[in-house]
Amino acid sequence: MPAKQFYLLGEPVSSARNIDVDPKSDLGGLKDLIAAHFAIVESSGIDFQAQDLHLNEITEITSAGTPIAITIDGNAVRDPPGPKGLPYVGNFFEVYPDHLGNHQRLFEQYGPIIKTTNLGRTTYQTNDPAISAIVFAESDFFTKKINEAHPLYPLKQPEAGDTDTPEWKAAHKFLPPALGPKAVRHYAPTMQKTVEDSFMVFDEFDEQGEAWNVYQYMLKLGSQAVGKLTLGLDFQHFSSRDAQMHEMVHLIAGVLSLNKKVSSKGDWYGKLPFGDPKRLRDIKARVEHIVGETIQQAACGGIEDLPLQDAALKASNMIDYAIRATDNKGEKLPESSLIWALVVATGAGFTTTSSLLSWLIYGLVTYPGMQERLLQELIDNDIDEHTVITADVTDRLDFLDKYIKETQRRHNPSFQPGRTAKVDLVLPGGYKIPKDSVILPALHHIHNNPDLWDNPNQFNPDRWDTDEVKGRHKAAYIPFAMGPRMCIGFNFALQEIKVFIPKLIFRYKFIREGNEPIEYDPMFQLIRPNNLYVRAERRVKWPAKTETLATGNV
Ligand code: HEM
Repeated sequence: MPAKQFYLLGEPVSSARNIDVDPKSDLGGLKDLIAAHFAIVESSGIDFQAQDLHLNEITEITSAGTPIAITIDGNAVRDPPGPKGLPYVGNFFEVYPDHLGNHQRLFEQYGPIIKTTNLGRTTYQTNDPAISAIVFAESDFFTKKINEAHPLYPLKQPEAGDTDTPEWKAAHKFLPPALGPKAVRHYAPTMQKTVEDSFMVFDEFDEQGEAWNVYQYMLKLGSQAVGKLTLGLDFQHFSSRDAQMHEMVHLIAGVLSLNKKVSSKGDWYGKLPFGDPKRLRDIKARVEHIVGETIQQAACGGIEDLPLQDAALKASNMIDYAIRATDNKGEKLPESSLIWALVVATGAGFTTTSSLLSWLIYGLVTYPGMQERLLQELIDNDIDEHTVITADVTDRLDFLDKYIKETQRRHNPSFQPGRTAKVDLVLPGGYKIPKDSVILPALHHIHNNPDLWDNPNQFNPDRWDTDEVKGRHKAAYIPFAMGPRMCIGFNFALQEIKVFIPKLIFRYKFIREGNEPIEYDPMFQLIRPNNLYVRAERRVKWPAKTETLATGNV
C-alpha cells in the first residue's frame, strides 16, 4: 500500500504524517481513515488538495507528488475566533455583566463558534445545532468531565459528576426511572396540592391590593414541589405570606450564586482559603449534611424492596424510592451516591423550575393576548377550579404546550451546559478545540439564532405549528440539553408547570406592577427575572366556552 503524506491545511507542511492509502478503497473510506488519524469529528466535510488542485479520486491522491492538504468544509483549520482581550482580565468586561446580549453580539460578529477568556478562564461557545449535537453525544471526542474549565467545577463532588465514574454510572441507573414519564404522572396530585396550598397567600395579597415579587414566590412554590419530590420534606412555604424560606433553599441558592461567581474567574480564585470560594465549600458541606440526615430518618421506617420500575410508581418521594429500589442483581444505590444524587436533583430541580415559572408569568403580563388564550383553552376543555389536573387533562392543552415551548425558547433558565474535549480535535468548519477545553452549547443563542428561527425576537407560540419549526434540526431547541447527560428531571418539570399554570390562571388574572426594564442576574447560574412584580387578582368572571359562543352566533 503506498504511504502518502497528509497534513491539515492551516498547519505547517512539516506536520504531515505518513498514512497508507489502499488504492482499492473508496474516497469515503479514505476520509474515515484520515478523520481517525487527525481527530476530525465529521469525516464527510473532509476534502483533499495538492498544489492548489482539488483531489477528488483515489487515483489522484495515490499519484500526488507532494504532501496532501486536508480541508474541512472547504476551510483550513483554525482556532475559533473571538475578541482580543485586555491583559489579565481578558474579555471579562466585554462579556459581563450582560453576558446574554454580549455573546449574541459576538456570535453575530465572529460566527458559530466563539472563544473568550475571562480572568484566565478560556471558554468556547457555539450557537450551531449541528456542533451542539456532536458536543452532547458522549463520544470519543466529548464527555461531561467537570474539569477546572467547566462552569460546574466549583460545585463538583470529588467522587462523582464525570460520566466515567462508577458513582455517576450507579446514580444514572437508579435515578432516571424515578423521573420517567410514568413515574412522574403519579406525582400529579401532590403537585396540585402544592399549588392549591399557595392560594391562601396569593388571595391575601389580592385582598390587600398588594403586588409580590414573582421570582421570590415562584421560588417558594417551585422549591416546595421539588422538596416534596426529592426529599419528602414539606418546606411550609405557604403557611403564611411571610413564611420563611427553608434553610435548604437559601443554601442551594447560595451555592448557585457563589458557583457562578467563582467559576467565571480563573482556577486560582476557586482555591482561595477565604471569601466566596470558602463560603461555597462551607455551604456545600451543610447541604450534604441536611440531605444525609433526611435519608437517615427516612431509612428508619419499615420498607419493602422493589424492582426499579415498581419502586418508581409506588414511591412517595425520591428518598423513599432510592431506599426501596433494587436492581436485577439485588443491589441498591450506595448511600454515598445517594446523597450526591439527591443534592444534585434538589439543586438542579428547584431554581430551574422556579425561574421557568417566573418567565411564564412574565409572558402573561408582557405578551398581549397570552393570558386570555390560555384561560380560554381551559374553559374550552371544561377545566375549572374543581378539576383534578392529571397528565391526561394537560395532554389536551395544546396552546399551553406551545406557550411553554416558546417561553423556554426565549427565556430558558439554563444557558450554559458544558462538555469537555477528550482529545485535540477538529470540529466541522475546521475549528480546532484543544484537549480538556470546555465547549458550551449556548442554549439561549441557539434558541435565538436567526439562521434557525424566523424573527427570533418575536414571542409567537403559534410558530410551533409551522412546518419550519416542526422540521427543525434536532438540536435547534434543547432547553434541557440533549444526549446521555441531559436533564433527568424534565418530565417532572414540565408536568409540574402544566399543573401549576392552569390552576393559577383559572383563579387569578395577573397584572404587571411597575414598568421598569426587567433585569436578570448575570452572576447567577440560571437566567431569572429579578425585579418582576405582579398583582394576582382573583377572578370573578370567566369567559364563555368557545363552542357556546359559536352556536350563539349562528
Ligand atoms: C425548567 C426546569 C429545568 C430545566 C430548564 C433544566 C435544565 C437542565 C439542563 C440544561 C441540564 C444539563 C446541564 C449540563 O449538562 O451541564 C440539566 C441537568 C440536570 N437536571 Fe435539569 N432542568 C430542569 C428541571 C429539573 C428538575 C425538576 C430536576 C430534578 C427533579 C432536574 C434534575 C437534573 C439533573 C439531576 C441533571 C444532571 C444530569 C446529568 O448530569 O447527567 N432538572 N437540567
